[in-house]
Amino acid sequence: MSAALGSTTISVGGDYDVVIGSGVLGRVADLLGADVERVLVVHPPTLDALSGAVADALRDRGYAVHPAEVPDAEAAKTASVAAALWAQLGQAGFTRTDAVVGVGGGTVTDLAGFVAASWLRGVPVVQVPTTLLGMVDAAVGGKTGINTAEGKNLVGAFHPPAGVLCDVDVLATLPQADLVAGLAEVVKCGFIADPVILDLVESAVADDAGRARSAANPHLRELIERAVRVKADVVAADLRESSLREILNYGHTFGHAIEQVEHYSWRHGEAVGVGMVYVAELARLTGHLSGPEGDALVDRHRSVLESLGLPTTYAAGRWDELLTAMRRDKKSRGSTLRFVVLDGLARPTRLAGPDDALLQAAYGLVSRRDASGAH
Ligand SMILES: NC(=O)c1ccc[n+]([C@@H]2O[C@H](COP(=O)([O-])OP(=O)(O)OC[C@H]3O[C@@H](n4cnc5c(N)ncnc54)[C@H](O)[C@@H]3O)[C@@H](O)[C@H]2O)c1
Ligand SMILES: O=C(O)C(=O)C[C@@H](O)[C@H](O)[C@H](O)COP(=O)(O)O
Ligand SMILES: [Zn+2]
Repeated sequence: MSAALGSTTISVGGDYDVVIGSGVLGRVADLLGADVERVLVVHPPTLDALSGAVADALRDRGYAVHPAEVPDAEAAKTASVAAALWAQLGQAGFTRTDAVVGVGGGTVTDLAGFVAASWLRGVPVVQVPTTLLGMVDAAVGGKTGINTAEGKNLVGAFHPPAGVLCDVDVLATLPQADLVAGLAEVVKCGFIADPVILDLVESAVADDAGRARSAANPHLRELIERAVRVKADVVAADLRESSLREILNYGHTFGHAIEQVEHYSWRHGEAVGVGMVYVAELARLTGHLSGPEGDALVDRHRSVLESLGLPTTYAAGRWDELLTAMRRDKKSRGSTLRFVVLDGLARPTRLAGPDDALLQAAYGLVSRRDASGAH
């Protein structure tokens, strides 16, 4: 790791850098290779000004910029949107020495990364995440993808970016609910690997809960850097998720199922928050967490997430749909469901093939009786 001029650079296994700083947006061209001529700048309609600034910085350095507006949020992650971008790349004559830049939240960086992974079987992508979730998670690590009618992220590729540029100033305009959803993935890193993250979140909440849930959180920069370090260390060791990388999926088996059942009306981070409480309860039911310490750790899941305003319950009466969605989780092996659970704080392990009765009992412990999916 290195720090210069107010920015921090975290190397991902020596392969590429994640630059985190204030006022760094103009440095985007530094992350592109010298051979690049054309750049596709993928962005949602909500970020015209921001992506325009990125495009200007690229034009100033002599690149031919091709702006590509895509639908907002999860609607961007579809085969038809990817196909429209492939058409644009083909018509503009993009070669293997040209590049894609994703400017937006995790939905945009997942899409842009996937289009870069698949165009000519792989061209460089530079990610410019503009949400907290994008900075700490989606833009880092090379998991790219789109959804299909059958589920979340079912089509994709591992395609590490050439670089990631996180300008924390852009978080000032992010709606609070999206900032808080990003904090769910930060908290995830706290439970699986770096408990100092949990201490920092809890101390920010104790000082001023409203501020803790905003871009003015006094620990935000440190939280971003710590979460990026957790992710960078894991993906540097296991890019293709043969084993260790699965820990980054903590809370996602149940979380992705909620997203799908709710037709993506829930934010990803919100669903993952409930998913983490679900696996914490499942860990207790299966004896991975036990005794007063285990109880305290399960309680800490609820308390830290609720203190940020994140949901920790989900509607009752949806078990069959949730189970069908969970079976499509990428950690499944044949008909065996697999979960990341904790043996203790920052001690992740795997739980394979728990009894259906226990899976359903854990659902009972996170379900709300009013049966509405609203949160
Ligand atoms: N590839 C990975 O490793 C990985 C990791 C985590 C999540 N994800 C994926 O990321 C997606 C969620 O990402 P997200 O939470 O960033 O959601 P998102 O991309 O939908 O962005 C959330 C909202 O914020 C708006 N927005 C973005 N930046 C803004 C800014 N600076 N100011 C104002 N508004 C802004 C967007 O227009 C959007 O409406 C999910 O699809 C999830 O599956 C991928
Ligand atoms: O980087 C990873 O690996 C993760 O699992 C990070 C998750 O936060 C992220 O939501 C990821 O997109 C989930 O991947 P999937 O393989 O379950 O689709
Ligand atoms: Zn996630």
